[in-house]
Amino acid sequence: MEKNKYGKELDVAVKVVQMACSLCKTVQKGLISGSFNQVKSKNDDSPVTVADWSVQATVSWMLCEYFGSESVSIIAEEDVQALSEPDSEGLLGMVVTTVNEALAKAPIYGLNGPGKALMAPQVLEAISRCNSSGGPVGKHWVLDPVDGTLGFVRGDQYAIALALIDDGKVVIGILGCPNYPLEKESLNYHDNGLHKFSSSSTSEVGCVIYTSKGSGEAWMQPLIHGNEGLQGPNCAKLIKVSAIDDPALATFCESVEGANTNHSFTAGLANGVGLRNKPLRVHSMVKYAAIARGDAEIYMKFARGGYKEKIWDHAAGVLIVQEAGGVVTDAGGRPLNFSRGMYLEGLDRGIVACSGVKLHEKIIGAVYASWDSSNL
Ligand SMILES: Nc1ncnc2c1ncn2[C@@H]1O[C@H](COP(=O)(O)OS(=O)(=O)O)[C@@H](OP(=O)(O)O)[C@H]1O
Ligand SMILES: [Mg+2]
Repeated sequence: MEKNKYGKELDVAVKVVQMACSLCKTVQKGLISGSFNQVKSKNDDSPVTVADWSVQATVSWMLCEYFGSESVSIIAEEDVQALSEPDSEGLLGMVVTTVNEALAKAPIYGLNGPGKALMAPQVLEAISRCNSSGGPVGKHWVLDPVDGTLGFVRGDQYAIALALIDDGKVVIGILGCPNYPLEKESLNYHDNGLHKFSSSSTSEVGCVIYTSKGSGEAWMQPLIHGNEGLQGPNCAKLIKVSAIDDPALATFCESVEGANTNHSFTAGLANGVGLRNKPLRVHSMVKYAAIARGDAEIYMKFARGGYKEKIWDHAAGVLIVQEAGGVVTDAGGRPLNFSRGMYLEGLDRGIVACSGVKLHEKIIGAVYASWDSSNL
């Protein structure tokens, strides 16, 4: 693939995700201190916050600005339903303020913001235009404005995930991980016995990880603070998957919540292939980032009964792991299909991402050996 085919898209998208990370850090701080206390529940009872809508509006506005509102197609997680309810005026006001504060900082990131502040109808329009249904033809942006919202409201790990699909293939992937420590040493064991990222770490936190298809490279950029731009310590570093291929030395990651993946099934698989380390339970697509960066070797997700995985929960992370040298398939060993709309249609049982072929083959083999007795 031509190396710079998506160069402009990648350049703009990385900067937009940097902006979104800064926005989320501000909102998360406010949530924890109590000044941003509005968390809503969606129909499926999952939480949604000022940050989810604000990131979606900001990214949507920027992509339209740079790639033309007529032609940009965006598939994203949030809609404006809860935000448009009669008792949501205060919430909408917070979203409008948050979006305008973020857009006003665009020049820090080398981007052009709007000439004047957006009004509520423009913000609602920016959010609701992300309702593309995607598909096998043309370019579609895929956005999860705050992936791992539960982690976000807990002051823990979350991610901003943006990908570009072109004719059904993911061609660029960006993961903003505002709370992910830059140094691996910041991984440690918490009191509950699970292998988890330390939130009390003194190491610098926050990065944006990105790649483009066929480059064979994935990059990690620290978050941009203030006016320092991307000079000096903010230069991006190449990242690579772990070289460990011995299951006895490998670590696997999975969802924190047992409602999102079957912990007892993955524990059985882990035992079956000879994994000895405790699982690294982390909210959000930071799990893909952990594999791409070599902090863990295996990520497994086996959703319960009939749940259909959404493309925005995987697109960016899958490409980043692949370009960093890893392997990602469904549990039948087949590639994930991002060309069939908002769902990963045809997904066989679950998702398995590994740092290398050897571990991947072992996990897929273990799935075949134990599936029939799993009740999944
Ligand atoms: N029932 C069910 N089964 C499987 N997956 C589900 C389910 N419900 C939700 N989701 C999706 O899972 C996303 C969160 O996954 P995580 O791995 O981050 O979960 S966890 O917070 O660590 O438990 C989460 O993403 P966000 O909504 O962006 O947080 C959902 O898209
Ligand atoms: Mg998500």
